[in-house]
Amino acid sequence: MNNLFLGIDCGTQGTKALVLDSDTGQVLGIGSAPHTLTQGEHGRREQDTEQWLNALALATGQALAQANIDGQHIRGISVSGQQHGLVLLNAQGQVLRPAKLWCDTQSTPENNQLLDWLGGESGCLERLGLVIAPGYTVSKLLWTRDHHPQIFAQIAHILLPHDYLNHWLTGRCCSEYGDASGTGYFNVKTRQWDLGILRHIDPGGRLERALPELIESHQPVGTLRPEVARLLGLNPQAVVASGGGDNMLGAIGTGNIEPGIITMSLGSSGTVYAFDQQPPTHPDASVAGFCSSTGGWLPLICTLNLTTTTSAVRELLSLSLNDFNTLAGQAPIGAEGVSMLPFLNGERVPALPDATGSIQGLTLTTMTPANICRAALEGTTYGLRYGLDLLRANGVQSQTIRLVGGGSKSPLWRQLVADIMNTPVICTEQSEAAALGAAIQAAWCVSAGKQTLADLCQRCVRLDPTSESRPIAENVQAYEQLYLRYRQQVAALSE
Ligand SMILES: Nc1ncnc2c1ncn2[C@@H]1O[C@H](COP(=O)(O)OP(=O)(O)O)[C@@H](O)[C@H]1O
Ligand SMILES: O=C(CO)[C@@H](O)[C@H](O)COP(=O)(O)O
Repeated sequence: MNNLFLGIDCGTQGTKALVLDSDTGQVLGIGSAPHTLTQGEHGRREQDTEQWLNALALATGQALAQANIDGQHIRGISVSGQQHGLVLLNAQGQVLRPAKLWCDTQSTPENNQLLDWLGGESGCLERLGLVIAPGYTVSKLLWTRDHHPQIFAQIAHILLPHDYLNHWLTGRCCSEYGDASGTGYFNVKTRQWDLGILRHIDPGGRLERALPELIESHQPVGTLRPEVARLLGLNPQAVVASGGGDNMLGAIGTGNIEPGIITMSLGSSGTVYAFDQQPPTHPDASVAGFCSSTGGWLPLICTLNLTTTTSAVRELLSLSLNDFNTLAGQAPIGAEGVSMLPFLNGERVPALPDATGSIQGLTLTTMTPANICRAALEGTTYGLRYGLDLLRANGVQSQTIRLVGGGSKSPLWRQLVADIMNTPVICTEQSEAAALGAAIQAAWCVSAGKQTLADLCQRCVRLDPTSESRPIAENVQAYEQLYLRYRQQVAALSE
């Protein structure tokens, strides 16, 4: 029997699981199960953690069935998770409230308070190596203290989404450097928790005591709890690797473990990132200098409005995914003057946490579903161009973009990205890059130094030449003008 590994990605819209044969590099089976999102006033975006467990079990069962593999043969498991979410446990290990997610902007005022205390953007950058943004975990802790003091008083463990799933799998609380980078109480330069910030929020020391132990990406968390192994039909001896943030494991799943490669993810969030051997030295405040899960750094920009926005438009117009893509493809570039600022969720990059979305340029003849669908695709993609410009201004270079995430399955969107970024785009064979990265990490962990990550990536990450999209000169020119207008609109919102 070959070496088989299970990679799991707990994303915003669903959990994905895949079975990887690390000897051949082949993905043998995949599964997925959806999540629901609780959306409320003032930017509240939360998820019930119970559904993550159910979705993990469902997706795992599907992946094993598709691979036609007995779960007893799985040697290792690794979990990737949406970053920044806050899961609070009491001393009995029970979840105290729904998880506040990466896209929750309800604690923006608390983020501003903490940023002031840290000495503004420059003080924060100096201290932590990055600038905390709305959505990062730290402001959620201050928000919990001030809005739910009774819950705050019971906190015994502070976990990120993937840490929580690891705890459920193994019974152990720990965290890995890459995902820890997005908490806002972690120093990305020294790779240590910043206890002073937690003491500022809670001088009594409860938060400090609730911190998980830090481990490295190649280290194991443990083995499966017997009851979880039985539930999932897996071998209780299977090793659970550290797992990590979805972007860090997406980097592994796209082979982005050395300088010169850019990964762009069209998931619920839009992200663009590139590996670096050094932490960014003078980054723009919007560039997050997270640690990678491969011993380096992963300067990253993240937009809060990507497929969440296109899905919202689809639902508004009662369109299937296929119909949405077909209609968007029928509209011309620039959607006959209809444009969308997609900030339904506020926005992180550009930094407009309080912004709202809007559609401009509608007339009796241009207000068509096709133009509105196209404007949603274009508007969300301009946000990624804005982010890519920031990364490039910080020295990131690449000739090609590796495109992943749900939206990368659309040929129309791939061409749009190539034209708007004026850069060739190629997909990896496996669009679930974070789940693949997780499975590769599990193989790396179990091999205990016998296999290098580079060798594993070489064997398991495959580019799909049929997906390649090259920029088309006249489209690039048209989009430059349209993007300029987007920047002017964003500048007006920032005033
Ligand atoms: N063929 C497609 N064309 C356009 N969008 C797609 C396509 N397939 C999936 N998507 C979008 O991708 C989203 C899911 O992306 P995914 O990367 O799985 O998100 P997450 O990891 O945040 O849960 C879906 O909600 C859908 O909007
Ligand atoms: O907040 C960030 C990155 O900083 C997001 O990228 C989250 O990690 C959510 O990921 P997806 O659900 O879009 O995969």
